[in-house]
Amino acid sequence: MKVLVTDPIADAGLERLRDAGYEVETAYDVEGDALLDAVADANALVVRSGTEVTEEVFEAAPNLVIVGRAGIGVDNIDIDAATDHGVIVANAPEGNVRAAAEHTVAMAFAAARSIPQAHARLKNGEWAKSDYLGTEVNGKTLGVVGLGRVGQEVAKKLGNLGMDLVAFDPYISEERADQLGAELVEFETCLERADFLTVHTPLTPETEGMISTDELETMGSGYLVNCARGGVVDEPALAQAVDDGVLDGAAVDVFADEPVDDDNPLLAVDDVVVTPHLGASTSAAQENVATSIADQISAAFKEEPVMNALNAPSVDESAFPRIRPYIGLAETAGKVAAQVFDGRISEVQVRYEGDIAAEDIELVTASALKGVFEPLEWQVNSVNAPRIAEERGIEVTETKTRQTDDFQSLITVTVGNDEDSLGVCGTLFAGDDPRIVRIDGYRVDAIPHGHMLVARNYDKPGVIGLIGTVLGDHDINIAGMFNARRSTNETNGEALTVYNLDSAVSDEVVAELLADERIADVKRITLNGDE
Ligand SMILES: NC(=O)c1ccc[n+]([C@@H]2O[C@H](COP(=O)([O-])OP(=O)(O)OC[C@H]3O[C@@H](n4cnc5c(N)ncnc54)[C@H](O)[C@@H]3O)[C@@H](O)[C@H]2O)c1
Ligand SMILES: O=C(O)[C@H](O)COP(=O)(O)O
Repeated sequence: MKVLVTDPIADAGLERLRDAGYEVETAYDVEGDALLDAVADANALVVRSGTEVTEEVFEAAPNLVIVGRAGIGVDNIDIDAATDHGVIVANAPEGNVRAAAEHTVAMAFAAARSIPQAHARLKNGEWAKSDYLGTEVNGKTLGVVGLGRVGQEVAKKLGNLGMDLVAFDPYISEERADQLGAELVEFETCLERADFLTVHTPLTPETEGMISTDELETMGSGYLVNCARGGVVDEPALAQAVDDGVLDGAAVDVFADEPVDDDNPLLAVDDVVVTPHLGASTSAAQENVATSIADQISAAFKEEPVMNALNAPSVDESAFPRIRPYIGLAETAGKVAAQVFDGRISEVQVRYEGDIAAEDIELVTASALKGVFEPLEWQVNSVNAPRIAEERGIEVTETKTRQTDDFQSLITVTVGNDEDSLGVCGTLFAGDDPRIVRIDGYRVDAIPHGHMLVARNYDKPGVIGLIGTVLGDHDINIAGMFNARRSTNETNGEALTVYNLDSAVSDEVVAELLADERIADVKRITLNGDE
């Protein structure tokens, strides 16, 4: 497996990937065609904020399994395109929170005490003591826009330094804000009351430009700190507001276009303190995020849950061992159902009975959908299967019951449309040995593996012999067989026979079987060897 790393990450992360046996290629700062070339044979891509991961990148990388963001912000990654291409996007949302919060506090002080400006002048031989009269944070109000991980950490730190806290975050609970001693307020109130306003939202269509001329005028005075994302604060408007004295100063670590151009208006205003996106740049933070991403890449390669996947069903690590065998079982049941069903599939129902019904089954359902869609030759995996269902108007339902008659756990995948449907039930014997135990209501006991044949035949003497002879004539060995009547007492009715075969069945064999009027239908099923 090859991991391409296009932004610098800590050695600890690179080493962890190499120790896991992966080929690691670093190609820092590649862009355009060079990036498309570099990613062509990559199975994983590791980025920070410096690489734009666009739809084109996914198109150029047919073997890509995961994009790992060694950090928090994923606004540089087209997650929709990733999902369409079945690629997991995962970030490291915790490893640099403290670093980002500390940098925010440092930037607030830098602006309030004009540290960089005074520093530069002193280095230049000027003792400009009387030019600087700073502002204390103690007793002032901090307004936090976006009270998530970093916002909360900043609130704690500056709260401990004597600031009153107000916050605007429509998605956070009053309880959480209370615990931090912060008052949740409306956006406008937050702007009005803040002496220091600090921004900690992601960049989204909703937050882009959320602080511009009007909002800065509502603040009226004080300091604005943006260590979240460029684009949330309108840069020309902020530069103007500080230059005009509407604000006392600002501190900015992140910019709409990075690296910034020389003519960025924020660079021209003396009371705007700037750093080149350094919030996460501590050795501890970099080690944390790089090793977290390395671990998640390993998990993705091993088809284990990816802890911080943003576009794939995730499973609690402790629950995964219980769910793992059902993932393959659901996929198999889905594959069998899709291959035995005649007709267009517009509905998929996944029913969980018994112990499995108590688990978090989001990933299992995604695998069932993968199984249903794969025989239709759609490019599918459990990342994009739910999206494919949605886009194609296929209704997906999940039902659960803890009760089950015969099995400890049973998964039924039913595919159908308005007119017809067909269900396939699977279970695990001895905890991990998969069995198909019902097909379209017939009780069977089939080992789902390799090449299979499902025949519907009239329950008449000689039919099974005939099928055996035709297969034998074509040199197809029968590895196993199970014959079932719809009801045990019914004679001369319809029966269903499942064959495990050592090789594939050709069209010619199917035609030969169907030529006998006692055989109503024959379906070929192909499963992977390991199912
Ligand atoms: N400068 C750096 O180097 C650096 C380092 C780390 C994080 N960051 C950035 O900081 C930001 C916050 O990171 P985080 O880990 O705290 O993220 P988070 O997801 O934990 O928190 C973001 C918060 O913003 C809130 N939010 C979303 N939309 C909002 C809106 N319209 N108005 C108000 N609040 C809104 C969310 O509810 C959430 O509570 C991200 O943009 C991240 O990329 C920058
Ligand atoms: O979102 C983040 O994690 C920070 O902005 C850090 O970005 P970086 O990894 O490019 O420094």
